[in-house]
Amino acid sequence: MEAVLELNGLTKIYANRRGVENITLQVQRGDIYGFFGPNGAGKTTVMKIITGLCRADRGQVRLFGQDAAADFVKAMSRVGVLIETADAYDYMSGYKNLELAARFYPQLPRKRIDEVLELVGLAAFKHEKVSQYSLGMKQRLGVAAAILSEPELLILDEPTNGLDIEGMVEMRELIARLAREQHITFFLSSHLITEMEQLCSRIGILYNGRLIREDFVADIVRGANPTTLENYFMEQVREERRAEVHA
Ligand SMILES: Nc1ncnc2c1ncn2[C@@H]1O[C@H](COP(=O)(O)OP(=O)(O)OP(=O)(O)O)[C@@H](O)[C@H]1O
Repeated sequence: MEAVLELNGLTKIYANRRGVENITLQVQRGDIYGFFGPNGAGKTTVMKIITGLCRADRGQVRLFGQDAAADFVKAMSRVGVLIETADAYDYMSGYKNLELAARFYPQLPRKRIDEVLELVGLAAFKHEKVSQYSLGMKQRLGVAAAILSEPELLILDEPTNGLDIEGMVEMRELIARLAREQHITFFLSSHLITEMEQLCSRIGILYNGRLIREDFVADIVRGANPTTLENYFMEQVREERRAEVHA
C-alpha cells in the first residue's frame, strides 16, 4: 500500500482559538477517503492547509511520500483540487472555461478538454453558457477543471453542498466512476453522513477540530457489530463528550 497523502500532527489555531489540532491521518492509493464532520469541525481548514491556501502552525503534509513543503509545486502537480464552490465564468461556455483553466498546463493536449467534458457528462452541453447550467452541472465543470491535468489525488471540499438529490446522485456516481476507471484517489469532505456511507471506502471523523476516529466503512456497516454510519457517528460523539466530562 502507498500513502498518497499523510498528515502528521497538523495544527492550526485561529486568533479566536478555533481551528484544528493534531490531525494525523493517511490516505492510501485507491481510497475514497471521507473526511466527515459537522459544520465548523475544521474540514475546510485542513483542506486549505494541504493545498497551500492556509499555513499550519505545526505539523507536516506529505504527498506521495515527500514532504509537501520541500517542493510544493511539484507535489501539487499530481493533485486536483476543488475547494468550496466551483468558480466559473457564467458568460462563457463550459468549453471556454476549461480552455482558460488549461492555460495553467501548457503541455496539455487540446483533446484533453473534450475528454474531461465527456468524463463528467457535460459533452452535450459544452457550448452552452455556464449561466444556463444547473448547480450540479457547475460542480461537475469544477471537477472537470480539477482533473484536466490527470491528477492522481483529487481533493474535494463538500462536493455535493447545495445540490438537489439528482445533482448529489450524479456527483456521487461521477466520483465512483473516476475512482474506478481513472484510478483517482479521493480525499473529500462532507457533513452528510449517508452520502459518505454510499461513497467512501474509509472515513475519518472530525469533531471540534480533532480527528476522533478512523475506520473502513465496510467494517462499520457490515462488520461484527453492523450499524449505520449515522449511529456510529453518534456513538463516537457520545464517547467523546463522556471523555470531555471526565477530563
Ligand atoms: N479565517 C478564520 N478565522 C477565524 N476562525 C476561522 C477561520 N476559518 C475558520 N474558522 C473557524 O474554525 C473552525 C473550523 O472551520 P472550517 O471552515 O474549517 O470548518 P468546516 O468543518 O469546514 O465547516 P463547514 O462545514 O461549516 O464549512 C470554525 O469554528 C470556524 O468558525
